[in-house]
Amino acid sequence: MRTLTIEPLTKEAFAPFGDVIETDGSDHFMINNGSTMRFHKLATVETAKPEDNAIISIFRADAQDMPLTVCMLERHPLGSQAFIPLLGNPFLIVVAPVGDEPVSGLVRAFVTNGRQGINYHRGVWHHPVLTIEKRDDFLVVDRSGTGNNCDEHFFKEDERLILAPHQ
Ligand SMILES: NC(=O)N[C@@H](O)C(=O)O
Ligand code: NI
Repeated sequence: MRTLTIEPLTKEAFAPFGDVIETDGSDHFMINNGSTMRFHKLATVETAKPEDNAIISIFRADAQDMPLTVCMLERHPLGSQAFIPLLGNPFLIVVAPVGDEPVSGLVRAFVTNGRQGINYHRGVWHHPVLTIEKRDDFLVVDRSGTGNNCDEHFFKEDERLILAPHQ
């Protein structure tokens, strides 16, 4: 099984999978009479159907045992999904490009710097949220509506991957 190289998250590296929501390196303009910097439209919320809603939730996630064997990835075919850390902790991301199924050889892993959120574009394969802290809180912005919006793909045994952040 391939051990994933964990890359530092950057806008450029993550571009095939979605957006990085951060102030570092992002443009802004002044609002509120010059008292506030607006880092405008860092990402957009994708929803597939006119009657869909973009919703805001909080995920309180517990850490997975590490090293983790990555057995599956999921995707949301009807909308995007954003995770913004509420406590300023780094977290892990495992993704694969859009396609009928995730390709094991194209799976990539990233680690955030604690000041970054991400927005998975519609259909991007990803692992369910992966904390580094024992427990962590995320603001999540994603799509609510009718129809199935979560496909899961389970890798064959020889396609599984290892995520080992503490080694
Ligand atoms: N299922 C759910 O709402 N969470 C996942 O989509 C995830 O990416 O964590
Ligand atoms: Ni998801």
